[in-house]
Amino acid sequence: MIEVDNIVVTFNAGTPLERQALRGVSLRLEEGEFVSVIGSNGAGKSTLLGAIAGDVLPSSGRVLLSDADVTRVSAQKRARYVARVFQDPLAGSCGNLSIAENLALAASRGRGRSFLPALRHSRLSSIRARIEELNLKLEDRLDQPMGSLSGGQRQALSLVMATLAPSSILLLDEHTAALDPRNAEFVLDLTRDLAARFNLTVLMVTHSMRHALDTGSRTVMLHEGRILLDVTGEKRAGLTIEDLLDEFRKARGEELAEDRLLTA
Ligand SMILES: Nc1ncnc2c1ncn2[C@@H]1O[C@H](COP(=O)(O)OP(=O)(O)OP(=O)(O)O)[C@@H](O)[C@H]1O
Repeated sequence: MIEVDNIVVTFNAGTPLERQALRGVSLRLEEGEFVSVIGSNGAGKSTLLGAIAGDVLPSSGRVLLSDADVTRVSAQKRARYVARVFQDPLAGSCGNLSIAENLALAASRGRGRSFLPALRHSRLSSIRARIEELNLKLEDRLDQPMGSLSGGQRQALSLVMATLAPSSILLLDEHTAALDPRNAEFVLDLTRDLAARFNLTVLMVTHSMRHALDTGSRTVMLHEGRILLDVTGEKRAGLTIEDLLDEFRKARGEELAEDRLLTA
């Protein structure tokens, strides 16, 4: 479960560069809920994920994970409960280490242990089994360097790595945006599969309006640090990409031709 309660995030407070990235955002995700977040450039999407992960400290408001107030808990401590995957396929893993070493490190995330014990045979077998089960076709390449994989394979493994530790919260920051359409669909299918298998609570930021409407069970739209739209159920099922664009046009009072949001 994730709850952000009226959080305000201000960068460079008190300077000419002051910027209020979140202006009182409240959002609650129940355990196992999968929510897609869409919003124009600079809307505050990454800041919201950062506030949940503990990278960004809100100037007011609270962040709760599994009903515990973690507002002042460090990102390192929250890593036990929160996994993240970023846009850059290179961001979540180490190219010089083998695939197995990366996976073992991920499995011990948030426990503050050395990865060497994590490479025990039993742990490796369970990791291999997970890779096989997900049909990633990488189980015979576990000794190869992570850097030898394609961007799509590496992002698929980043996602698997995010689900190896016993965390139940997954934060996805445009994790398919840097992939070609075929790999993006593959990674998105894997995301749905892993979320369902492990009953993960997922907050997925995307610039694709289609993904925002057809992934997960709820769509939240952020605009200039505020939630503009929060839809689920029949209301969401009836929404089209054009409806989403209309909402943005109403909010911005202009066309969105130049915005990356226009990704179909
Ligand atoms: N570390 C920072 N220091 C100063 N300003 C920041 C910082 N991080 C974000 N901002 C500003 O806060 C606002 C929200 O940024 P954020 O990255 O959360 O938006 P976003 O919705 O993720 O945008 P995009 O889709 O372009 O990635 C922007 O105006 C951004 O410039």
